[in-house]
Order: sequence, then structure tokens, then C-alpha cells
Amino acid sequence: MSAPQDGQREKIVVIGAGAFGTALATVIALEGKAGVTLLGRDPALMSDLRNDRMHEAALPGVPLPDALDFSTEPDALDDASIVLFAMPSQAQGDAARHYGPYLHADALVVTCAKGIERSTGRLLTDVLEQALPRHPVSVLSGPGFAADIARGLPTAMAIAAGDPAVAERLAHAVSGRTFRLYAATDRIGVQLGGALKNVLAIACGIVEGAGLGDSARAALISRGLAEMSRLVSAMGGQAETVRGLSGLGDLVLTATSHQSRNLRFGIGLGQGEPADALGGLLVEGAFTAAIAASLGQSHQVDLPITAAVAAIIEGRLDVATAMEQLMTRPITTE
Ligand SMILES: NC(=O)C1=CN([C@@H]2O[C@H](COP(=O)(O)OP(=O)(O)OC[C@H]3O[C@@H](n4cnc5c(N)ncnc54)[C@H](OP(=O)(O)O)[C@@H]3O)[C@@H](O)[C@H]2O)C=CC1
Ligand SMILES: O=C(CO)COP(=O)(O)O
Repeated sequence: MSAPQDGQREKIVVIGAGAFGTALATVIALEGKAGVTLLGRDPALMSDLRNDRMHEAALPGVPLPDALDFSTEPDALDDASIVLFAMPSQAQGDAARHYGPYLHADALVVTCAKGIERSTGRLLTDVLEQALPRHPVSVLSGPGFAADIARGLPTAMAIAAGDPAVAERLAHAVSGRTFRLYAATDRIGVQLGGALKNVLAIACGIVEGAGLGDSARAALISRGLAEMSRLVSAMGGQAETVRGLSGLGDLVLTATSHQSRNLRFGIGLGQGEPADALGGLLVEGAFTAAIAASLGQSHQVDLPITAAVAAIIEGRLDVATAMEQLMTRPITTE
């Protein structure tokens, strides 16, 4: 399906009726430029959303617009020109295999998750493209809490596609008065920015929970950014991408706001809670830490903060020893 001609509208389907999927579908529907369907897998939930126009579990108190359609039927994908995959990282492959047969041959596919496939170390664009070989996959990532986006608070994110014309089409189709997308072409940098900032947000939470002070947090943010840029370069992306929205922007947001699940998980670890006692909410960084550390090893890139977070989560390292190890590394240039 090529870009709609003048007068025609994009048809967007968002798969994944959690916080982010519902927020994206809401903000796009509010703008009114495109037709939007939220495709979920729980019939009772989707029926409630359609009737109540409220998703109390994911976005409490946020009204859902009348223009938003809800479905549990994969056939809703038949005429979708743009499909956003908004489920957790580790579920993206399964979802692509399940919904792939229903996609229109020309549908543009976008991954909206922030992570790395834990079992293989693959980026999510590679995971989706293997399952959907006819669909080049774009990436939506950057600073923005679902609740802020859905409430219409000003938010900006990056949309990266291999083809700049596709990135621009997606940016125009999804952007609105409160939600602004910047088109980019570095899919590796934009993805890794979103995945690694979660691990660094956990590190900042550990620092906060252990009472190590705001100066330590600032050091973690800037040295964490250096880690991000090293891994992005080693994996074929552009180091400067991490100074943008997906990278520095998202790191500042999630390393400082208590809305962040990754930060709150880290605070628990810093207060001495074991990782397995902190379950419940989705904490993408807890899945990413170990696989990112191992990607650092295989690409011969030094990721000391990421490796320390992985070791703390796995119970192999305590916070005091981690800090001592980080502070006594050889003195080097910035
Ligand atoms: N929340 C936020 O502020 C933001 C989140 N993100 C990213 O978005 C991704 C999703 O996060 P979020 O929405 O918060 O998570 P939630 O836990 O709120 O929701 C996840 C949703 O994914 C659905 N899901 C899980 N597995 C599948 C599957 N195989 N097929 C279809 N749907 C599935 C779940 O459905 P069910 O309930 O049926 O299990 C649930 O509706 C994460 O990678 C996150 O980092 C990005 C930016 C902001
Ligand atoms: O990625 C997010 C905001 O940009 C959401 O962060 P958390 O997953 O840590 O809540």
C-alpha cells in the first residue's frame, strides 16, 4: 500500500492494548488525520474499552476518543497502511508471527518497544524482519510516558526508517499538535538508545535507592551515554544519534522521573530488595541488562555500568562493591 493520495487517509492499526499502545492509538485518533484501530487480544478488555472509553488499568483517568476503534480480530489489519507493534520487546517476535499473515503486502511496520531479544541478542527490527520478510521495519522511540502522551501533554520522539521517505511519511502520519515525531534513518542508534536507557535508568534508581546522591546520578547519566555511544558505533549505528531524543532525551526522562518503572525497579534494588521481589510491572531494562552486557563483550566494547546492573539483578554483585569497582577503574580521559 503506497502512501495515500490527496484526500485519502492513512489507516493505522496499533497492536498491543497496554499503556503505550493505547496512548499511541489515543493521540493519533484525537488528531483525526488517520483512521485508528487498537488491536488487543483480550475480548473482555476490548469490549470494556469500547463501551467505557477508559483503560483504567493502563491509563487511569484518561478518556479514550470516540474516533478510536477497538478490535480483537486480526482481520482489522487487512486495509492497514501502517501497523505499530506496541507490545513488550520479548513478545514482538511472537506477535509478528501471529499477525504477519494478516498484514497488507504494502503495510509499513513499526516496532515501538524498547529492548533487545534476550534469547538471541537481536535488535527488534531484525526479529520483526525475519518474521515479516516483505516488510522493512521502522522504529519509534524516545522520551514520552504513555500517560503524558495520552493526556495530550507535549511530547517528541524519533521515528527511524532505512528509507528517509518512509521515515517522513510515518512522521507526518503519526505526529499531531501534541505528539511530534522527528524523522531519522539510524535504526540501530534509535533502537539501542531506547533499550540501553532502561538499563541506565535502573542504575540511576539503584543510586537513588542506596542514597548515593544526585552527583552520582549525573555521573551515571553522562558516563552511561558514553557506553551507549560505544555500543551503537560497534553495532553499526551512528554515535551522535544517542545525543538526540532516543538516547540522551529518554535517559534524562527515565533516570529522573518516578513515573519510570525502570527507575522505580532500580530504587528497590538500591534499597536491598532482591530483583525477583520487585515483579508486577513491565521493567524492560531487567531483560536488557544481561544481553546488552554480553553484546558489549562480543563487540569488545567496555560497558561497566551495564555489566554492573546485570550482575546486581542476577544477585552476583552488591551495590557497595559495584560502586567501589566503578570508582576504582583506571583513570582515563573523557
Ligand atoms: N508505558 C510507557 O510509558 C512507554 C512504553 N514504551 C515501550 O512500549 C512497550 C510496551 O510497554 P507498555 O505498553 O508500557 O506495557 P504494558 O505492560 O502496559 O502492556 C503490554 C501490552 O502488550 C500486550 N502483549 C503482550 N504480549 C503480546 C503478544 N504476543 N501479542 C499481542 N499483545 C501482546 C499485553 O497484552 P495482555 O494484557 O493481553 O498480556 C499488554 O496489553 C515496552 O517495550 C516499553 O518499553 C515506550 C514508551 C513509553
Ligand atoms: O520509556 C519510557 C518513557 O520514555 C517509559 O519508561 P519506563 O518503561 O521506565 O516506565
